[in-house]
Amino acid sequence: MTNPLGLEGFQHVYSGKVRDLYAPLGPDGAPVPDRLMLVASDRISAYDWVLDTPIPDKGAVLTRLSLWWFDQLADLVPNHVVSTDVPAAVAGRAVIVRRLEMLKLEAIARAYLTGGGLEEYRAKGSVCGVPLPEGLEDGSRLPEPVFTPTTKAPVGEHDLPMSPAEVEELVGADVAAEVSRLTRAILARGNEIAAERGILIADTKVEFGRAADGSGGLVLGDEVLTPDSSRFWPAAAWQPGRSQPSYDKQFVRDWLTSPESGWSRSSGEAPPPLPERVVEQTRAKYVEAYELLTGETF
Ligand SMILES: Nc1ncnc(-c2cnn(Cc3cccc(F)c3)c2)c1Cl
Repeated sequence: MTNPLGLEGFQHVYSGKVRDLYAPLGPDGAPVPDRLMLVASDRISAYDWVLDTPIPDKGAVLTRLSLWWFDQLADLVPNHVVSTDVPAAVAGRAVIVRRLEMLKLEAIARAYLTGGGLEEYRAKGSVCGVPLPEGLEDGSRLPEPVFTPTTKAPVGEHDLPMSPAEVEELVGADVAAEVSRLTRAILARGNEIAAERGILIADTKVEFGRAADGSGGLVLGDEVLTPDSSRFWPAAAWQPGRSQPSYDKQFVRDWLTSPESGWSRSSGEAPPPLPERVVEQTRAKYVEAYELLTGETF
């Protein structure tokens, strides 16, 4: 794939649904060994589709939010952030990071039960081998965050739940315990801060790596506590026993499932472009979440 953004001095490494990864090139034209650039696009995904219509400033808002969280969490865990000195084409929505050897697992913690975790609970009364109290419903708050890791499935396949034993087999008992402790602590800290500001973070996915030279401990990579890596719910609308509205994606979901869109999920067809008002409403929710959480003006 050629360099989609035409970023001089960077080699395109990988494109996710809504983010892209680049390797900075050194003066000799070879990739700088221990650096990467993470670029957040304005793309939005819904119902497992990447929509045609971008949400202006989404990439910039989520990048600034993630950087703010890394700072809030710096006493808990070191992170991979190096600088925001990036090319003009991606200014404000890209970060230069230390290249890590990423653990091959999605470190997920849940403070509220929903989605895949709820399905597993309904089937087994537990999630990822952790027994939970009886009588929990969709959206129930858990007594404390639960670590529910999954595999990092290849593109197009589904991530699979991992038992504690499988995590230990993959990374060893000590690292497994540390990943669990840190992931739960990150979500707990996130909810301490967010709940005061009207946002519930139901669950979150973080990624850890180790420095390439093997020195030091775990480093928090990727993005942290954004509405793309986590479920954000408006606290005022929280009502266990039903599906909770999404803080940021509800306008998109409601329009796509309304008769006005002319689309149906079961059709297997790509969703139609979003109307301007839905784009604007969604942009406003990202800006609102950022400003509520950080106290800063976007
Ligand atoms: N510091 C790091 N060192 C090595 N690898 C990574 C890494 C690889 N993949 N991802 C997920 C991802 C982040 C952004 C854009 C994408 F397309 C994919 C993160 C990181 Cl963050």
